[in-house]
Amino acid sequence: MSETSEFPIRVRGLKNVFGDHVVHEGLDLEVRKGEIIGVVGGSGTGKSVLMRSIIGLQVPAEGEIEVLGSKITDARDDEDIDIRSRWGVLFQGGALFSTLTVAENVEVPLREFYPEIKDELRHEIARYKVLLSGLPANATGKYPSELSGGMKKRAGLARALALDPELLFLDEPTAGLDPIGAAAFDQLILGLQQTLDLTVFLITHDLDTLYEICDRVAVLADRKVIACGTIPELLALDHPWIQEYFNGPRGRAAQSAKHRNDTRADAAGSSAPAPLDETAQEQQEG
Ligand SMILES: Nc1ncnc2c1ncn2[C@@H]1O[C@H](COP(=O)(O)OP(=O)(O)OP(=O)(O)O)[C@@H](O)[C@H]1O
Repeated sequence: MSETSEFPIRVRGLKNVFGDHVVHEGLDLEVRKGEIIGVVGGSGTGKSVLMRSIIGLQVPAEGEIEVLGSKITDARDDEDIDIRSRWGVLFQGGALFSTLTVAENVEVPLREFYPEIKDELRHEIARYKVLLSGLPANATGKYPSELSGGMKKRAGLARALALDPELLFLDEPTAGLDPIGAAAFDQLILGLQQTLDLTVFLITHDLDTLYEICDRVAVLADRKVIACGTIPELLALDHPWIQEYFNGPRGRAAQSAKHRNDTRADAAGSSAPAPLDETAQEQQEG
């Protein structure tokens, strides 16, 4: 199998079926190295099923999926394990283990993939990932029930980053966050993507996220990716769903907000938001 440096994710001719419900048919997608690709589409168009197929949790009826040069669709067990350690996933809602602290949650993949790591080092790595995700140090010992929604997302992100992944999969990361918390989370993802040189596959309904941090957007409709490009490229297309999505009232508001932010950032000489202290973070991410 070829090591695909330019396209770490390649999907060709994907078909997914549940009973007589065909979710995907003839779906193709190529994700470029180092990009943040937003994946959008109406509810039930199969965004999560696509993500699950790419990470090997959903066996497709037809098609070929290549991730980091390995065919997920026929990976051997040993190869599968190697590949799984090269990506991190933030599922909808964070999917944290409720009986484990934040640090223990982050340690789960470390224990699974690197059982030989000594306890002290594992604790240190977990602590570093928690801080990297913008949580205060004292969050390490907290249980998920003690965290706000935004903090849970950050804890889930810390776990997704535990193994220093090359690919990061995010399923609706800003869903349920207030606009300020969502904007802070967008900037966190953008900062991490740039610092850690990540390729990010990001499912979202959040138009602000698309405008603020996505390099390209893939649109799912009619069981496949009907278009993939920058937002200006998509806006030039005549498809009714794309036009309504990006040119509807919410799409126009997000476009104006992006324009305002860019203008402000130009004036201030930087687009980086000020770091939040813990109290502000809890208040903002409620
Ligand atoms: N395990 C499953 N068994 C049966 N049907 C499923 C299963 N998983 C997903 N589906 C169906 O596949 C379709 C696509 O689901 P998916 O969750 O990928 O949609 P989505 O685009 O992510 O939606 P949303 O934006 O609402 O999260 C839906 O009709 C869903 O009911």
